[in-house]
Amino acid sequence: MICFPNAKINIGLNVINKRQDGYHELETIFYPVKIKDALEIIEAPEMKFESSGINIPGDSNNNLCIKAYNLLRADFDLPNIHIHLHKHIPIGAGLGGGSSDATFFIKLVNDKFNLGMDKEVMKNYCSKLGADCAFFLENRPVFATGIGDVFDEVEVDLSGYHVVLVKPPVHVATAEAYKNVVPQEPINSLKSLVRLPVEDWNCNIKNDFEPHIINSYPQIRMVKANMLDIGAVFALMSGSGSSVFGIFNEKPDLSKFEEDFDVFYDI
Ligand SMILES: C[C@](O)(CO)[C@H](O)COP(=O)(O)OP(=O)(O)OC[C@H]1O[C@@H](n2ccc(N)nc2=O)[C@H](O)[C@@H]1O
Ligand SMILES: Nc1ncnc2c1ncn2[C@@H]1O[C@H](COP(=O)(O)OP(=O)(O)OP(=O)(O)O)[C@@H](O)[C@H]1O
Repeated sequence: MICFPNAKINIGLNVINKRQDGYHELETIFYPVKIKDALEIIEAPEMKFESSGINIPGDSNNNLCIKAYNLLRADFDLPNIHIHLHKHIPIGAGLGGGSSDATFFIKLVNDKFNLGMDKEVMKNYCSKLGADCAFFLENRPVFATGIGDVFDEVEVDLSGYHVVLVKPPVHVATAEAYKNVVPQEPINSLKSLVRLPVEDWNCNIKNDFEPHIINSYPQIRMVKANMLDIGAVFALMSGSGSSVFGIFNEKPDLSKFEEDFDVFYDI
């Protein structure tokens, strides 16, 4: 059985405060995009995990798919499986790729082995794997609060625009991004700001990680400046970086971006 975990972008991100357990409360709009991995599981005599596509740094035993499998196996009678992950979503990019793989893995195992888990039960497993994971259960635009795991309906539709994403060859670790942010209560909630016309977002919608991350990584600053130069009505770093998305009225000329930058049209 196969599935195609997709990425997300964050349309704005306010880091509000730091909890006692070290996690941060935030508000953000999660918006699903079409950049996808491929994830397949097959029943097999022995456990095996393999990946292709983009190299995933670190020990494969720490892959979120394996972690999800181990969590489920503690509670359900699961057979051995072969897991194949074809990685296409850039890593260390603020696109939630690993979180999406984990959540899609849980949904896939639930379907393949008829585990009968409902969304609430799956959400409980998601919360053990990463703050971003629960979003991918419903996978539709939401206003998120808490640590990124409490959701409210929001009306955002970018289907009439060209949305472009560029990732410079820079890997930003999420924990590092949180360590250097100064939490603050926003003057206006993103939930109301996102109702403004997209043309007004540049002056109003921000990402609290962006100032310190673009100071540390000039290539990210350059990507954002180039997006605005070539006509983006709005451009912002996604999540903890390093990718930047731009929203355009017309299909832009992206030849400005260097060859070793990942460029995705109409995400
Ligand atoms: C930056 C975002 O992508 C925005 O959507 C997310 O908040 C990150 O979510 P994630 O990658 O699922 O994060 P996790 O894997 O749970 O946590 C990685 C590390 O980020 C920090 N972290 C994460 C989420 C959060 N709300 N507060 C935090 O402080 C913690 O130091 C944690 O050890
Ligand atoms: N299935 C997976 N896909 C990608 N990375 C994974 C996966 N499983 C575990 N990882 C580990 O997670 C790290 C990347 O996570 P990190 O949080 O830095 O960035 P991200 O995936 O771009 O997401 P985000 O910043 O939006 O949470 C990788 O370096 C890798 O070691």
